[in-house]
Amino acid sequence: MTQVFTSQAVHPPSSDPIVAVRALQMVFPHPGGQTVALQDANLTIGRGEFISLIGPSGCGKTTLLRLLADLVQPTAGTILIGGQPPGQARRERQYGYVFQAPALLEWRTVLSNVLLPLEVMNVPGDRAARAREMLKLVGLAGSERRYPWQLSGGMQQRVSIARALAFDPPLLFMDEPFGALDEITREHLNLELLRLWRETGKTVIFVTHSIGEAVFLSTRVVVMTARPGKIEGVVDIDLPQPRGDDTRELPRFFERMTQVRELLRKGHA
Ligand SMILES: Nc1ncnc2c1ncn2[C@@H]1O[C@H](COP(=O)(O)OP(=O)(O)OP(=O)(O)O)[C@@H](O)[C@H]1O
Repeated sequence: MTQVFTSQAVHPPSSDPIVAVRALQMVFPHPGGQTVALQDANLTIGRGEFISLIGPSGCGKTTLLRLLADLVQPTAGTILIGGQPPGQARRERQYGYVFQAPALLEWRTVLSNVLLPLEVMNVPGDRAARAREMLKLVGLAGSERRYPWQLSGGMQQRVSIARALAFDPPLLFMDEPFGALDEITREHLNLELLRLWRETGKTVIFVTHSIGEAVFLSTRVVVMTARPGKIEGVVDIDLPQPRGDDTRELPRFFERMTQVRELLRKGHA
């Protein structure tokens, strides 16, 4: 049996959490045994937070997001999203999900990719206006009639963010959305994401392998480790808002990076 993720309590940041995870466990059976991908996970996230999950490959970051999003069912424990079970939250479109790869439909224009979830759910009202608004929010006004193959990787990921925001959900799950991009594009999109977060007041749960990205973006960084897996610790990122290019020059930025790095190393020891 492989034990991949075990977590300890993450202290509640507010009395009105948007995400509450209690004693969560996820066991995947496989021929000849089972993988405990998540064990006794406890996590409370307040409205408007920006939380990064960071940790080595296989420590259960994606599994945790997928559980929150009702894409898989836990073997034990409870999850509440805005006080409701994940299935109900999904039906009420309480969250959007941005995957590692943009997964856009090549034969549909940018606008009609963003429109797709609204069409599928037969959302009433001016769907095209809504989709255009989301494209504007991600800085893609003017690209509505282009096709995904005409866009850079960063632009494609912006489209998938606009698509995830189509229902205007209060919560956004992002699984390493900028992992495949070059450093400069990633830094630019980090700034854009922070602007979007400030303007919309959404709660973001963001998976990354980059310590710098996690510290730059987050209000708190949850450090996860494997073998045996657990939440090694949570680092409060008390850097001033709004953050910008200057943030990366602050001594406190390096201090928080060191804290996260030390927790990651501790988990590897
Ligand atoms: N559907 C599944 N069936 C069986 N095992 C799974 C399944 N999904 C995940 N696992 C296992 O659970 C563990 C955690 O996987 P997960 O993808 O959540 O890790 P991760 O931290 O997101 O990794 P990475 O950083 O590489 O994306 C791994 O050992 C993986 O093999």
